[in-house]
Amino acid sequence: METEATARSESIDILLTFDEDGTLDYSEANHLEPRERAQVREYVQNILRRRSYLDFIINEFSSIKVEEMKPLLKNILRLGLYELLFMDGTPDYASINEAVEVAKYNLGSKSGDLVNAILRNIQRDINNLPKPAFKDRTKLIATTFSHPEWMVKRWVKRYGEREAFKLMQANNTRPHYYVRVNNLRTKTKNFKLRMDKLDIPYKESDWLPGYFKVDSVAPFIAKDLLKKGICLVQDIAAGFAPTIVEPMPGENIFDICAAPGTKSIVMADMMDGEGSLTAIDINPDRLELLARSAMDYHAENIKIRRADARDLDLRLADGVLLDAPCTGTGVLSKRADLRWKRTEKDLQDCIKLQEELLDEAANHVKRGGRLVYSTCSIEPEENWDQIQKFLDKYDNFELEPLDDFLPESVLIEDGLAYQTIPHVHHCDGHFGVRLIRVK
Ligand SMILES: C[S@@+](CC[C@H](N)C(=O)[O-])C[C@H]1O[C@@H](n2cnc3c(N)ncnc32)[C@H](O)[C@@H]1O
Repeated sequence: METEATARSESIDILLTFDEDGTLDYSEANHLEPRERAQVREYVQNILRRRSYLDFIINEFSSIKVEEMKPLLKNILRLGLYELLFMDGTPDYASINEAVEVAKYNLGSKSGDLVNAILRNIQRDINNLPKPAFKDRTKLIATTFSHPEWMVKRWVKRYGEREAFKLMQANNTRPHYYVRVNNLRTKTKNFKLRMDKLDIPYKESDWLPGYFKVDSVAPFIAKDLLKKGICLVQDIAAGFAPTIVEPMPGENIFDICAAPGTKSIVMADMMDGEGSLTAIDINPDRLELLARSAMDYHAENIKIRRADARDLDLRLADGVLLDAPCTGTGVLSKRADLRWKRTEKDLQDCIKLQEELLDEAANHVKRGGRLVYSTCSIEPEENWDQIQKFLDKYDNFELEPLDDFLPESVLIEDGLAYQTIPHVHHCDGHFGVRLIRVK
């Protein structure tokens, strides 16, 4: 109970900061035990995955509208309600009492009484709760599935309602995780033995070598396997981009939007640590994470540079990876916060930035070399449309089929691109192409 109380109050603080300035900073919970930290992540991600629906229910039972509540009160109620509706194992009375105590302590007895009244009334009607019934269909779907209306509109138009519902359900479900072995530190055979010995269940992927689907990354953290550089956490679909860059030992490779660096590490591994891998990013904090990973993973051929990749002071490379900044609509189950942060204007800004980055990337590929463009978005304007614009401008690049590299089920456009969709492929949504500079 003590553990849950601490995790609850840290989660409320993190949600509060997110509401105030849009940052999701789990470091506030760093002082907690690993089990409590994991619980904080579960609370925060799950509440963000259900936020519109929780707010709808609170509004149905409260005389003060959620939009008019103090941010702290709002988040105390969201957490209490989330526990009532979705968490088995915690008795309802304990969830309500805890929420009331936190409200009383931080906001005074009147707020405590309000929280008590709202949550108790909801508990009383728990088997007969109202359903969103707005006339506006987009608002209804957005509230039911807790996504912003602009995403709902786009996806319903693109996929139809049934498919869009499945996509949003996948975004609201606990995601699958993959770890990839780091061959610079160990061998796949030994890594599997180590997981067996630690009683960690896994399923080896038949899509890419060295990737293992796992229930949770917690045991890898607890046993220091990430810190020791034995393996890294990377979604299987995030592994497609380094795969199609196909970096070889001794080559010169640029990773021009590289931080925090999981794809750089995989490429350094594919190069056997031989040759040169220049990892560039504009963000110094993220580059620091990359530098630490390069050390932990023994990726000694990575050279780190801070630069704006729209204007690079570099020569030509055998391969360039542009893992572009994007809306991240393919990773909303792992990053539930992104759906509330991203706007339609961000989509337009991303499209413009991606185009500028592609223009510069094209300048640094040697003849016969590869340019890989990838995103973790499912929006066509950031993906295939972006590549069509590029090909209209540059007649010295051609798309190369990907069937030698990747499973058929993830390929689109006659095998010239890959695109995963969370509810279809049961992994994150990623896109990518491999362009060859032909002249
Ligand atoms: C999708 S993330 C890269 C993830 C990374 N490839 C990995 O696998 O860990 C995009 C990155 O682009 C960087 N970025 C954004 N604008 C940039 C620019 N103009 N120049 C260089 N990097 C930029 C961001 O800081 C961010 O780290």
